[in-house]
Amino acid sequence: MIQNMGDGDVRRLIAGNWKMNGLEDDLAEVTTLAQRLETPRPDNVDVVICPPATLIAPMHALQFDTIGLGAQDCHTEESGAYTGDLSAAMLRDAGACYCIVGHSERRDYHGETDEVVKAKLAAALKADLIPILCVGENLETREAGKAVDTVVAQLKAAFPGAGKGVVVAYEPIWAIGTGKTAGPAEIEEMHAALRQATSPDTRLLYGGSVKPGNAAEILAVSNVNGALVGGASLKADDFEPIVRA
Ligand SMILES: O=C(CO)COP(=O)(O)O
Repeated sequence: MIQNMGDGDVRRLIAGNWKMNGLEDDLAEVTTLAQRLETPRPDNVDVVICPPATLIAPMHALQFDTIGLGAQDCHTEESGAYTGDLSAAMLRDAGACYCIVGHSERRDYHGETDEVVKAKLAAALKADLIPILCVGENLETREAGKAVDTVVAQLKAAFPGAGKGVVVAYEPIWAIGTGKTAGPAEIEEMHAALRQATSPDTRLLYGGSVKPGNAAEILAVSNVNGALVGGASLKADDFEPIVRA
């Protein structure tokens, strides 16, 4: 086993990324989750839901004690002529405390470069949002044996330095929504490299097909301080056991 560097000191975080899923009816799902997390209340883990932006304010209005809110993206600028976009300050205003930046779906479908991701991360910090910086390699890069170098380079291109409260999520692109996960040894190797490139108190999450059945094994890997969960965060029946794992 690679030496565990500081896992014990880092508060865990389980974040759900709803992506483009969720209508007002789905507030019932998150209410069920909040109620279930009340008893017994997991006190060593932060639970965050990142719903579509339209649901941040309605969820905030429900005033859950057990669930924090995050946005899935923000603009680099504070305001201006950017039709359809939302600034970090607006998301904060709506009730978000966290903001995902650099998700591979944004990098792929919206052409976000490392530079854009870096600017979004800075915008999130400026608005007092905790950024969740996503990094991850595609299958070709993994098969070429370049996963660690590629992901660490991605991280370094956007990470503003230790002590800024940034969360980092390692999400291998080939594991997202595919039912495949990286194996414990692959996750351990990557997270050891990310730990080296960040700091002992940076929260390092794993994401990519995390489910109730594999969460405990993944969360037991050295330097894994939590998970970023897509599909399995949409239902309280799936998300609750992941939080409790
Ligand atoms: O992209 C993800 C979370 O941001 C992972 O999604 P899945 O858990 O659906 O694979």
